[in-house]
Amino acid sequence: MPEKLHPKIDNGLPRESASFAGGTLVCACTTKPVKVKVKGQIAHNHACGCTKCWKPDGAVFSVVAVAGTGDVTVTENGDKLKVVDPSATILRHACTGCGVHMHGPVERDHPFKGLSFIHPERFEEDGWSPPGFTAFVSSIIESGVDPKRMDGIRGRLKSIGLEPYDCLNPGLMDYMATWTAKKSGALPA
Ligand SMILES: N[C@@H](CCC(=O)N[C@@H](CS)C(=O)NCC(=O)O)C(=O)O
Ligand SMILES: [Zn+2]
Ligand SMILES: [Zn+2]
Repeated sequence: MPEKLHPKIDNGLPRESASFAGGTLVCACTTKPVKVKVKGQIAHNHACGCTKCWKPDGAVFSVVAVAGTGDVTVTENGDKLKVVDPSATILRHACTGCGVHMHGPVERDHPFKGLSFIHPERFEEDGWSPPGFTAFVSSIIESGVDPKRMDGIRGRLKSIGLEPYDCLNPGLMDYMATWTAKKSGALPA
């Protein structure tokens, strides 16, 4: 039995549709669900093993992507949302009814400022860009995963095509370092 990691990656990755132009994220409440509209295709979709990102019941990883904060609008029952940790970089807005994180803008001076983190599995629509790598893999141990399972889990992620990294993937690490170098003056702005 391969390791079960997340319902959207265990049985093959979801398919991207060229016609996907955004959609509506819905929380798990059966009454008065929170709805969030996202305009356009999502970017940098990935699996994340950190303890802070929302995961569905039983999942080892979250699936999380970004959209421009300006393209993310709470349209229904936004009064149910509460920021999980106001001191975090990602201001994760969780539904107080069901716990699902509905959007997470970055507002402070940071390479990801202006982006909002969302969980595409909550889209009512199919066609969003599938996850392309796995971030913060070692962090799953912090949630109680037995370290002895790590070789199996990394192997399974590779076989699915979601290369495992213990921080972010090289593209995003370089992007953040470039931002920092331009800010310090080490590189021309
Ligand atoms: N080992 C830590 C890593 C947490 C972490 O750094 N998460 C990343 C990936 S989502 C991050 O960018 N966090 C920013 C934040 O939580 O605001 C944990 O699992 O809690
Ligand atoms: Zn809810
Ligand atoms: Zn995370």
